[in-house]
Amino acid sequence: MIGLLVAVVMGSTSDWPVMKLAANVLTELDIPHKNTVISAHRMPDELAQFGKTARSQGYSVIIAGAGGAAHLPGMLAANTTVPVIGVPVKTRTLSGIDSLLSIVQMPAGVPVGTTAIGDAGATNAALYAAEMLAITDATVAAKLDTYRAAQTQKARESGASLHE
Ligand SMILES: Nc1c(C(=O)O)ncn1[C@@H]1O[C@H](COP(=O)(O)O)[C@@H](O)[C@H]1O
Repeated sequence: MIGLLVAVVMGSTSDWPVMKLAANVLTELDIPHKNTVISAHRMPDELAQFGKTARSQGYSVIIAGAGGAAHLPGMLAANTTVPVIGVPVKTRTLSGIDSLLSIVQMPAGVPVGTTAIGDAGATNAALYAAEMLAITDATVAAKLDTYRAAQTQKARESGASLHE
């Protein structure tokens, strides 16, 4: 699986409780990934450098999570054509609506695929990244099938427990 690397980027370590859910799914699927803090606002030079070198560093997909004025995913996308999946992190003040609106409404020409707010978004970002990789990697496709089957089994069992 050489060359299939996912970047999990976040604006702050305070996003880690959410973004680690993405990292955990990637680990479960055996997908190599690297977790990094880069802030468009606080580290603009590093952000541009990361974006511009993302493809040559071997990244196939970037998952970028941020909260509030969440410009990180969009600014990464501005600096690379590696696909960027944006995760709106939930905020205390505006419940993540601020993050969502900051990420979702990109101008035509610079795409960011935006997930739901928070935990489900981070989980789905990793699964969506895996689905992209699975287009050309049968091993990842098989792992996704196993993941889905386990999820279905768990849902069936939880439903059955109501009848006990
Ligand atoms: N939205 C951004 C960006 C950015 O978009 O560049 N950099 C940090 N942040 C966000 O600020 C929030 C508070 O960060 P701190 O907890 O470090 O103060 C985090 O959710 C982070 O993603």
